Amino acid sequence: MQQKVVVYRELPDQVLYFLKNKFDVSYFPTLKDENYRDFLVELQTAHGLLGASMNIGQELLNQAPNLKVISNISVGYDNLNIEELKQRNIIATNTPGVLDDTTADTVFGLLLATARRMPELDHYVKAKKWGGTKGEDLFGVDVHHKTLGIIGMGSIGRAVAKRAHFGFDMEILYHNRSRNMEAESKFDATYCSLDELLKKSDFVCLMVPHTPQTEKMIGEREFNLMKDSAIFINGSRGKNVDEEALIKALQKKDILSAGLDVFEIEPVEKDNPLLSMPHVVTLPHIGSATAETRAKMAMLAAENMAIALEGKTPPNLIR
Ligand SMILES: NC(=O)C1=CN([C@@H]2O[C@H](COP(=O)(O)OP(=O)(O)OC[C@H]3O[C@@H](n4cnc5c(N)ncnc54)[C@H](OP(=O)(O)O)[C@@H]3O)[C@@H](O)[C@H]2O)C=CC1
Ligand SMILES: O=CC(=O)O
Repeated sequence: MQQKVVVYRELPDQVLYFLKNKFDVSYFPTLKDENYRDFLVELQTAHGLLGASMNIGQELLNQAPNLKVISNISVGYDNLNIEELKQRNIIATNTPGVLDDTTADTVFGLLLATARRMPELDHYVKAKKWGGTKGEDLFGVDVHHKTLGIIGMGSIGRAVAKRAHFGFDMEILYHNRSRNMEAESKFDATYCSLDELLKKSDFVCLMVPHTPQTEKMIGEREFNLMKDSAIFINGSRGKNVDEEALIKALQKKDILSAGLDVFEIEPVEKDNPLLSMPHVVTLPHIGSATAETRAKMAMLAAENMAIALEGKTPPNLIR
């Protein structure tokens, strides 16, 4: 009997074709209130579940008694309750590596856009306010030759460091739990404590996974340690930051501004004060979202699923 895979994300045609060649596929390109019951019915007989960012814990797993593999189309896997999966002998996979450059492009773009106030200035021009001389009120701050502090010098952190070092002559500081020799030798990055990084950096870029240890790791104390002129960039997860403390730090001008791809609650709530701060640049958690990279991620997720359901160890097993 063919094994069954439930897909809850829109997939490129070739990826769907690949899966349909091997499995009985139940396809939910979007999940809404109207089709959620159908999804749960399909889950009852599913061996594999493939998609991105759905919170998967006890409640959902109780609806999936035959499930053997969960394949995430993302590198982050904070949507999965790994302990619960282990207890049920369900394995999980993610899609590291293929999105590093694309996500780093987004993060660096966010950094540039925030420093040079691009969205604000775009609105200024389109609102037909561009008259005579451009005064200091429109000036941004330089990125080149400044100090960039990267918290989380992993695959994406290093891709950000590469851009900063080779493209912008930036000095790079970083903080991890352990040293990263590749970043030190290739990008001249200097390892330092979190506090030292926060005190010395002109730009602070957060690129750690969301774990119990990183939850709200940047809060009031950390914003107070940053320079008043610092720009904070979060390309990781919103929950790694105490968002209330970020809002206060911006309001009190403890830091200059922020560029955010991620928020504590997503989609971001409509009354979030960050949305009414013109100097804060916001994106809708879109770091890896180019057509090319999303296709690569989806194919990698499908391959992980296929290998795992064959009973072999998939390349991107989450341990
Ligand atoms: N905005 C977006 O669209 C995207 C966001 N992401 C997010 O980015 C995260 C990072 O991805 P990626 O670079 O591939 O992951 P990696 O695992 O390659 O890198 C994570 C880095 O974080 C460090 N780290 C982990 N825990 C801590 C800690 N407690 N304190 C300090 N440093 C820590 C690790 O070093 P060490 O182990 O030595 O501490 C490592 O260098 C993902 O988990 C995801 O949440 C990813 C893709 C797209
Ligand atoms: O947020 C995206 C991811 O891949 O993780």
